[in-house]
Amino acid sequence: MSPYRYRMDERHDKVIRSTDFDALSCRISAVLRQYLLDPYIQHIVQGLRTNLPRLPGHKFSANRTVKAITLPKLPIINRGTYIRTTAIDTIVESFAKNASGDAFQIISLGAGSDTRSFKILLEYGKKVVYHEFDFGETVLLKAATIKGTPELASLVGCAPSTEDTLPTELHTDNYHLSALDLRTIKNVNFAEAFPYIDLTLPTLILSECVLCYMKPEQVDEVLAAFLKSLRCGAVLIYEPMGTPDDGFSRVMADNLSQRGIKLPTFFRFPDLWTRLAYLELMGLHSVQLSNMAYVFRHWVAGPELVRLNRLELLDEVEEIDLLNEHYVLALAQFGETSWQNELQFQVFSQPNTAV
Ligand SMILES: C[S@@+](CC[C@H](N)C(=O)[O-])C[C@H]1O[C@@H](n2cnc3c(N)ncnc32)[C@H](O)[C@@H]1O
Repeated sequence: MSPYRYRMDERHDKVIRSTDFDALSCRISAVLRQYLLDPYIQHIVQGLRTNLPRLPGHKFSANRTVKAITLPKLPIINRGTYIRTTAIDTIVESFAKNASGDAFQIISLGAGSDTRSFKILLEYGKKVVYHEFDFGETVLLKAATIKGTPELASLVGCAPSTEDTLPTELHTDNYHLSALDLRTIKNVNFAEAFPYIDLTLPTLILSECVLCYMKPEQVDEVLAAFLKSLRCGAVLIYEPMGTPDDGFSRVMADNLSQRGIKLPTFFRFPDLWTRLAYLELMGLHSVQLSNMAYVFRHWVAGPELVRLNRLELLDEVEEIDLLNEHYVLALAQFGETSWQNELQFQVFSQPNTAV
C-alpha cells in the first residue's frame, strides 16, 4: 500500500471515529430537550472534559469539544434520536424478556459513548453480560470515564480509580469494554480473540450506525464471524439507507461525503425485501425490517405521543417522515433462537422460513 493511501485511510478512520461524537451530541440534545431520560450522559461529558487532554497526541481544547457537542439540535434531529434510541431500547427489553430470567449477553459493535450498557446492567444485574467494542482511542476514553466515575464503576463492577495512564480496556464479571477494529475480524480465531464472550449464551448483537461505515465484504465478514461462533441469538442493525434514483438519498450521501464520511453500503439494497433476502442468505432467520418512519407511526402512541408533540414546535413534519424513511431497523435471529416478539414491522420473513 502506498504511504499516500495509508494517510488517506488514517484520515478516514479518524472521521469514522468522530461520528461517535455526532451520536453523543444528538443524544445530549435529545436529553436536554426531555425527549429522553439518560442519567449517565452527564458522566460521559464530564469524562471527555477530564480525559480528552490525556489522549496521546490530542491537540484540541477539551472545553471547545464539549461546547461543540452540547449545542442544541434541530427538532427533526431530536425526534430521530428519540425514535432510534427508544426503538432499540424496546427491542433490547423484549430480547431480555424472552430470556425469561436466564442469563443472556449483549454485544454492542462500535458502541462508542453509548450509555445503554449502564441502564441494562442496572436493570438486569448478574443476569446479563454486556460487551462493547470500538476503536482503541474510543475505548481508552470510555474506560477512563467509567473508572473515574464512582457511579459508573459501581454499575460495571470495578473499583473506581484515576490512574496516571489511561486504561486500554476494561473487564469485569458482567461488563467488557474491548478495543477492536471490526474490519480485522476475518482472520481471527474467534474463541482465542474473544475469551470474554460466552459462545453458548443467547446473544443480542447490536450495530447502531456502525456496519454502515464498512465495505460490503467487511460487513459480511463481521456477521459471518459472529454467526458461525455463537450458539443462538439475534442481530439488530440500525443504519441509514438510500436508493440511487431517489434525490433525498443522493443529498444525504453527498452531505456525508462532504464531511469525509463514506457509507459503502448505503446504496447496497434497493428495498427492504432485498435486505431481508441478504440477511437470510447470511444464515439469519425470522427477519423483521422497517424504515423508521413506520416505526415512529406504529410504536409511539397515546400519552407518549402527546408528550412528544408538546416538547417542541415542529415545522418540518413531512421532512421528518422523509428523513426517517431513510433509516432502517433490522432484526433477525440465528441458531436455535425462537423469539416470537410482538413488535410490529413492515416486512418480515414468512413463518415457514424460520428454523
Ligand atoms: C455513529 S457512531 C455510533 C456509536 C454508538 N453505536 C451509538 O449509536 O451511539 C459509530 C461508531 O462505530 C465505531 N466504528 C466504526 N467502524 C468501526 C470499526 N471498523 N471497528 C470498531 N468500531 C468502529 C466508531 O468508532 C463509532 O464509535
